[in-house]
Amino acid sequence: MNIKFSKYQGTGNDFVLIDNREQLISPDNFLLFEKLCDRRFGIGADGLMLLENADGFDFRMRYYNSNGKEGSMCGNGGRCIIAFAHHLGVIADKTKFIAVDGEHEAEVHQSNEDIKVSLKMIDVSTIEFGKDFYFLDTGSPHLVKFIDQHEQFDTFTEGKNIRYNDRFKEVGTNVNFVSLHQDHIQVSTYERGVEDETYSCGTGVVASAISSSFKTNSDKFKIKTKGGNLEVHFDKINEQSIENIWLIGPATHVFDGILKI
Ligand SMILES: N[C@H](CCC[C@H](N)C(=O)O)C(=O)O
Repeated sequence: MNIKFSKYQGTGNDFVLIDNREQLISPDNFLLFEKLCDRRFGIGADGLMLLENADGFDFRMRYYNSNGKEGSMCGNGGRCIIAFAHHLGVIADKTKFIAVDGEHEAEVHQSNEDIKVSLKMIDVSTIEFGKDFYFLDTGSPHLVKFIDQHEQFDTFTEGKNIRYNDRFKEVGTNVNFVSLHQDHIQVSTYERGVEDETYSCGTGVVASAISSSFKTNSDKFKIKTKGGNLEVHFDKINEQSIENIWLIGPATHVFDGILKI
């Protein structure tokens, strides 16, 4: 069977996208997803998404980490699947879709070939204020730690130590390191399911912006990641309740190909 796929990236977080509206691929084909994400034996990606039909919504987003297993919400992936749905003609400039963490709305802003997507994330209702970290769920679980500067900071080793500590080793967590700067914050992320540092993580950047708001009192952030720039804004209702959270940034089509399976 020949199946078309597309490769997208959002600030360097890269994904394989497959239009599965005709259900040609089983959503449980985890071995195939792992193989396709492999950077030596497959296409190579941090994750894979299936775009499927869903009653009452424009589409369903199914997200898998590069280990082939279904992951929790992916913010950069969310922006990429919206650009993909836009290219396929499944959506126009505004959309409502369903993902593993619930309903999302989004808007596509297109100028020439560049696509920028504003994606509304789920509300955040529980934030753990640890001794030297924050822990919150922005669709995916994220631990956030502040560091003085990123230069020579080893995100992979430090992130992996936390992800595999006694508390997290079983279910895992994503781990973000944030440094505060005059007009932006810088974020680096170790991602569970990829088990590596990625160039950017959308839900991680949202968790980092919310955590930074407890230090700076702002509700609007410019964020630098290894793979590019993002913006986040939200309404802080109180210390445990953040609503109207938007993640804004590019979603770029890289290439198309044919899978022979
Ligand atoms: N890269 C994603 C996060 C994927 C979450 C995944 N690593 C998990 O914990 O299942 C993002 O842009 O938000």
